[in-house]
Amino acid sequence: MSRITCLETLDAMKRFRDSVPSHQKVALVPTMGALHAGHLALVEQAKTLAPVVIVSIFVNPMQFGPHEDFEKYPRNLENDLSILEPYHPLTVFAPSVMEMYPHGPSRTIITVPSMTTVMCGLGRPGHFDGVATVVAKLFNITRPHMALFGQKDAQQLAIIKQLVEDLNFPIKIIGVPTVRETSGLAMSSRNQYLTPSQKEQAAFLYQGLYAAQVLFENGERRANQLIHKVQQVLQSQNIDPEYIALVDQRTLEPIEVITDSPALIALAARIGQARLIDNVVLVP
Ligand SMILES: Nc1ncnc2c1ncn2[C@@H]1O[C@H](COP(=O)(O)OP(=O)(O)OP(=O)(O)O)[C@@H](O)[C@H]1O
Ligand SMILES: CC(C)(CO)[C@@H](O)C(=O)[O-]
Ligand code: BAL
Repeated sequence: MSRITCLETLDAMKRFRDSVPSHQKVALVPTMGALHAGHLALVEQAKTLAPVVIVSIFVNPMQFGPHEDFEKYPRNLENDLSILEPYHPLTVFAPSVMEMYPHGPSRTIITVPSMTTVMCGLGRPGHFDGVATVVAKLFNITRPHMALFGQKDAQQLAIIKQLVEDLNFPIKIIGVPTVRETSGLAMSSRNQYLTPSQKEQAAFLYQGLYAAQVLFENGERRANQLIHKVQQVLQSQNIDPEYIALVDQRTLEPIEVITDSPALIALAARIGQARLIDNVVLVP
């Protein structure tokens, strides 16, 4: 039996949130569950920043395309609560789809044009509108002072920072570095879809990005050369990426030559049943 409080309704969350004294900071960690060490890094950081930490667990149907893995996405709330047990006191918000979308998919959609239609937005049309919309709902429902997101989902992080700035949410967005397996593979709930040999192959996604990072650290600033380095490593493993992009970390605009602002080299690739993403930040 977990000591973690798990709230499943908007009413229960409202009562909880109203009970938090106004001088206490509240941190939100939005997740889709199937928790792993990457999520726990977010929770750990949240615990150092705020006395009240809310972890939301909600597999959001609005961010899945019609042929994507919404149905088979791993769900195990009991296991997630036991993984969170060492972080007590902590509040989990795990609403049902009916609770979040009682009238069907939200009729109001939040979109961040230009940032939502590039990179992963090309292969997953509508995905980031679903993310932005549910994150805005979660912000209004939980009223946090800060929210933590993983750098692994770099495009999502950039979009949410933009959303918060543009819509004046009084919430500080904190990015947390990517947690990796010893092989370099970024931890991800979808790694559960991989066989052991596919997991070994997937580790080359990071090997490719790392090779580009080394090239960058040795002075290379041209996007085509940096992208080519990643391509070479992926080709050596017969990985055909959906995209490899070099973009400005904040605006996600493509960069030809890195000059003075941080860039992201990011990719997506399908390995077996899993569509995986990864990136590294290149700071000039
Ligand atoms: N390896 C990781 N390191 C740091 N943060 C992570 C990592 N994996 C996920 N996160 C962050 O955890 C939050 C919740 O992500 P989510 O529940 O979708 O997990 P996920 O492992 O990214 O799942 P998926 O396989 O669906 O991509 C997001 O902010 C995400 O960026
Ligand atoms: C931010 C998020 C919880 C919104 O559903 C999801 O996209 C995720 O887990 O990264
Ligand atoms: N972490 C991203 C959530 C998704 O792929 O739907």
